[in-house]
Order: sequence, then C-alpha cells, then structure tokens
Amino acid sequence: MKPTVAAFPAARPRRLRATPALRNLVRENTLTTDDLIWPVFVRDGDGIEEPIPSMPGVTRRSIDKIKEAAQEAQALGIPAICLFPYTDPALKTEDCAEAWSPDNLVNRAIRAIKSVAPDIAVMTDVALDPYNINGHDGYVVDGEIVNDETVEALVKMTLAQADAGADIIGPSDMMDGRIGAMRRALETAGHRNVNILSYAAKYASAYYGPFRDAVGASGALKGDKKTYQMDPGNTDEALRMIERDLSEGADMVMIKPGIAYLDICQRVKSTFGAPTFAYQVSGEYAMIEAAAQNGWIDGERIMLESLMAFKRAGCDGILSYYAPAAARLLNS
Ligand SMILES: NCc1[nH]cc(CCC(=O)O)c1CC(=O)O
Repeated sequence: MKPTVAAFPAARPRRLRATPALRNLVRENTLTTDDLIWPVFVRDGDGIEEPIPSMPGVTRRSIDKIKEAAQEAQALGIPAICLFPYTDPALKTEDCAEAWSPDNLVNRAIRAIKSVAPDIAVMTDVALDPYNINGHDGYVVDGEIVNDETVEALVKMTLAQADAGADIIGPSDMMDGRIGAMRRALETAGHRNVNILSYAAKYASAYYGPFRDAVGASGALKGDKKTYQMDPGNTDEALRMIERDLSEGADMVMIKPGIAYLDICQRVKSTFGAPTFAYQVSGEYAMIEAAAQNGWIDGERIMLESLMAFKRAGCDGILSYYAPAAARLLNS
C-alpha cells in the first residue's frame, strides 16, 4: 500500500492531530485490557506477598493471595493470568519430578484460581528451570542439555497442568519437537480444548535477569541457555520456529523478549497471520521502573506507549507485569 499525500498546503497532516477527538477518530491501533496477559509469581505459605527487589511493584504471592490477584484481574477484565512458581530449593532435583506433581505449587494455584475466578483463562509455563538443580530448562547430561529426554518430562508436566485445569499451556523451553509431542499427548488424554501458546521465537537474552531472581533460578543457573534459546542476531530463524510450532499444533505463538524484538513481531504477524503475542519481560519492566523511580521518565506514559508499540507491530496481545496497572488506566 502506497499512501497518497497531496502537496502542501492541500495537505496539512497536522489538521488530523488538532484535537483529541480527531486523533481518536483516526488512530490506527488501540490498546485495551483485552490485550493483556498478567504473569504472576507463586510461592508457598499463607498470607504472603513478598517483594522482588529487581522488579519493584511485583511480588511472589502465596496461593491465597494469588486467588485475590485472580479475582482482581477478573474484575478488571484481564482475560488471562500466567503462573510461574518460586520453588522451595529443597524440592529441586536432578529428575525435576516436582514439575509434574499434581500437587505442586502451580497445579494447586490453577485449581485455586478456578474456584474463585472461573472466567479468567489460566496460562502456565512449561520448562524445567524452576525445578532443576542446575537452573536449566532441560535435563543436563554430561554438560549437554539433552532434547528428547527433556521433551518426555515436559509432556508429563503439560498433562499435569491440563489435568489441574489450565486453559493455555505455555512451553518456554525451546526444545525441538515439544509442541507436537504435547499436542499428541493432550489429544490422547482427551484435553481437546487446551490451547498451546508456544514461546516459539525465544531469544537467549540478558533481559530475563530479574525473572531468574523472581523464580529463584539465578543462583542455580550454571552457564547460559544459548544451546537452546535463539541467537539475538537472527530473524529468518524466528520465522522457521514459528512455522514449525504452528505446524506441530500451537494455537498461538509468542516472541520474547518484546520491545527489542518488534521487527520479529511485525514479520511474524504479516507472514503467518496467527494469534501473535509478545512478552514484555522482566528486564524491560525493571528498566522502565528504575528510570521512573529516578524521575528520569514518566513511568505511566512509557508503560502505555511501550504496550501500544506491540499492537502497532501487529501483536494480538502482550504478557506484561504491567497488566493490572495498565488495565486500571485503560478502564478509567
Ligand atoms: N523458561 C523459563 C522462563 N519463562 C519465562 C522466562 C522469562 C520471563 C521474564 O524475564 O519476564 C523464563 C526465563 C528464562 O528462559 O531463563
């Protein structure tokens, strides 16, 4: 499409910017509460909301507090909440068995949310890192992250989450072949309506630092995740990953991190037209909060502007720690 613009003064583009009414009338993209998925951190205990120092304003909540958060999200109209566990180090093992325990933190939290906020979609994370003694998303054998054995474990984890009532499974592990394996297992188990939102183009990024603090994986992680997460220099590879995950049965796809990868979002949406999400990750959140706390930027305005950028790039929605704060502003 080639925009037609008359010559000045027939065209004065500022005419359309003159008033809020005119600007609202011609705005090309909109951001609404419907676009938001809220990631939250779950921990054990009762009545606990524990601050995460590298993510000001974000807390680890015990399940009773997660219930309150889900009710709040439902009242605000946020369509989905996404659960990440802070696992007791004593439960981390080499075989990561806690990952598929029906009574692990995440699975208990899913059931708890369903009991009080049945209208909100519950999304989960599938990867071994919160349960692994070495902090990796997959099994480590002789220093190598082994693919196929990890996929078997991820399938067990997926089924336990679906059994607990998860609506959306979010594989964030970047192993090969996992989407197909999960989809087949879900179909076989009769979980026909469980969605998979694949972290399809997930980069090996330094933007995840504060998240690893939040889930208690920072200290545990040995080495880096570059043999499974993508190289930040690549674009075509992202398209291949998205195509593969869609062909294996993903219902929705994600690009991660967010704001530094908007070119990927734009290419993915225009190439595949599938439901496309971006994750505004912990480091992005921390950067905005740090600058806002110093009074260097207007935190609220940057929050909304950064979320709008994802819509402009073609995303259907955004996972963001700002979800409730943004919803309150957008609904007012
Ligand atoms: N597989 C775990 C996982 N799931 C989501 C994030 C990052 C989210 C964030 O930074 O906000 C990570 C971290 C990682 O891959 O190391």
